[in-house]
Amino acid sequence: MNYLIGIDIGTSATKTVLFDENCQVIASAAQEYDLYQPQNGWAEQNPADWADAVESTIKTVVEKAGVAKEDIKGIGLSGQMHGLVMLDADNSIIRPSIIWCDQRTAKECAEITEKVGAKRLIEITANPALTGFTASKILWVRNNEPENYKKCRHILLPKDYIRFCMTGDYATEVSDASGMQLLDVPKRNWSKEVLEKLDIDMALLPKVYESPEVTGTISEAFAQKTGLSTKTVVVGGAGDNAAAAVGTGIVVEGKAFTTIGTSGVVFAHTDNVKIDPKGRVHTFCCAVPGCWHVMGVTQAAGLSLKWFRDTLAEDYKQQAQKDNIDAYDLMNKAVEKVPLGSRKLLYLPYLMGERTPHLDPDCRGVFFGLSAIHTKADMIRAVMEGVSYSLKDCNSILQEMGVKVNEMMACGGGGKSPVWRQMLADMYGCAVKTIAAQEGPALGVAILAGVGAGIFNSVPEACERFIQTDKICQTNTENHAYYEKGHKLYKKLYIQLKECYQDLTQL
Ligand SMILES: Nc1ncnc2c1ncn2[C@@H]1O[C@H](COP(=O)(O)OP(=O)(O)O)[C@@H](O)[C@H]1O
Ligand SMILES: O=C(CO)[C@@H](O)[C@H](O)COP(=O)(O)O
Repeated sequence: MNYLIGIDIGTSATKTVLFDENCQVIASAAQEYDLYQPQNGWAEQNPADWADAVESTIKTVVEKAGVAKEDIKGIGLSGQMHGLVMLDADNSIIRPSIIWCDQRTAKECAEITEKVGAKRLIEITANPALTGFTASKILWVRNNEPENYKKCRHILLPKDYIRFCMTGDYATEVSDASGMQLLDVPKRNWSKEVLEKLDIDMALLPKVYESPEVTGTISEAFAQKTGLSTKTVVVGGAGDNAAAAVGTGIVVEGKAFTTIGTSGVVFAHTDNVKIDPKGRVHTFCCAVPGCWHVMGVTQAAGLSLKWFRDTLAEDYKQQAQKDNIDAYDLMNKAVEKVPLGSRKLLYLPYLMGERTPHLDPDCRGVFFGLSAIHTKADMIRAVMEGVSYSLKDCNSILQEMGVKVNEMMACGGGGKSPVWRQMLADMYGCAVKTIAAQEGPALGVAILAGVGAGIFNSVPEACERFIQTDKICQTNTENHAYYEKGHKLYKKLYIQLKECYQDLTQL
């Protein structure tokens, strides 16, 4: 039997899964790490924490599975997108990674737009300049930490730094590279024009592959540390959303998914490059060679619930520990008892600014309508509803762009919650399904590894064979009508507060 490993370097944790050649889970392991917020709106992680988590979870799955290392034919890497990892001439990490949800680079976005030109930037990179993307983070380091920029010899994305640790290769692939804002997204290669206009040396960047292509093999040193074989190939892999698309079978037009991870994403596959002229959703290359996708992003989706759990729901955490269950499951149970609309309490999930639809690094979270009758359970439901309204914003833009969505899947940590999935089905006005396999991005990149290792013929063919629909939430029409009204008020709140957010930044 052949085996494959999928690794997902998420924002909350690294999840490593060993599959057999029928995509059945043989062993899995996860390791969490911290997110640092040195200032309001900043977000950083330590690449050494990712490397440590990857090393120890690989060791665990290889030991647990007890399979011969030579039978592990391929490894796929998936990870949080956009994070900036800078290495010096000795391949040492220069500074902590500035990650996807960091909002410090508004000035650098203006600089990019001015230097490349707004129209040209969208023509080449398929997106307007955004604080989340890597290019503005590179410029921020150059503008604010010139001594660090001077030392930099290699620029890598989070999962590609891990690839370097595993194989010694400097490589990336088209789906993740799309989120750097340095790639010619229609042509699927680095843009000489953008790099020259921004004065970034192309030699700093890794080689670009398609997602299922082999980029290298496991190094002797990494094999020694983990119990892997030096014959095991590592494929390009994908950014976490493109990887989740493969893992949920979203590899043909008409299919879409909503993921509730730390961020929230509504993602639809497209056979051609489709761009929102207002730049509210991202257009990136996808993991299927020759195809693209569009996706709207809610910055603080699962992050909102995690923030609430860690900051305001210590009692839930303690009770869960006592009952030996997950605190999120306890929160889900409490939410099921709260009526629709959280007893007239609304939550705006802008804890880390917002991308879709506002593209606003200054906005922040709000509870609106708070009254003395409200309980903690009401607030938790409001958080889930607020995140879902934001995902509805993302979905509405895809509809507005004429992107076909005949089937909607749910995945990510929040996708495990039946009450949250029902909320999405009620808000979207369409059925929301889950996939029998829960491994999302890890399964997606294991499939890519299977294609690279020659075990599967193509990504769509493997998805057709292995991805099966599981549970379905149908829309409740009464609930849909209520949420349509709620969504109008939700949207109005941002418009009313827009100026106040700027005042808050200035304060
Ligand atoms: N059982 C659950 N019910 C609701 N939400 C959950 C549950 N489990 C996890 N979550 C949410 O999912 C988030 C983590 O999702 P995950 O996909 O693992 O994130 P990431 O890939 O960003 O590390 C948590 O922050 C939490 O908000
Ligand atoms: O910035 C984006 C997509 O553009 C995020 O989706 C990151 O890729 C982080 O993902 P999670 O940790 O939430 O999975």
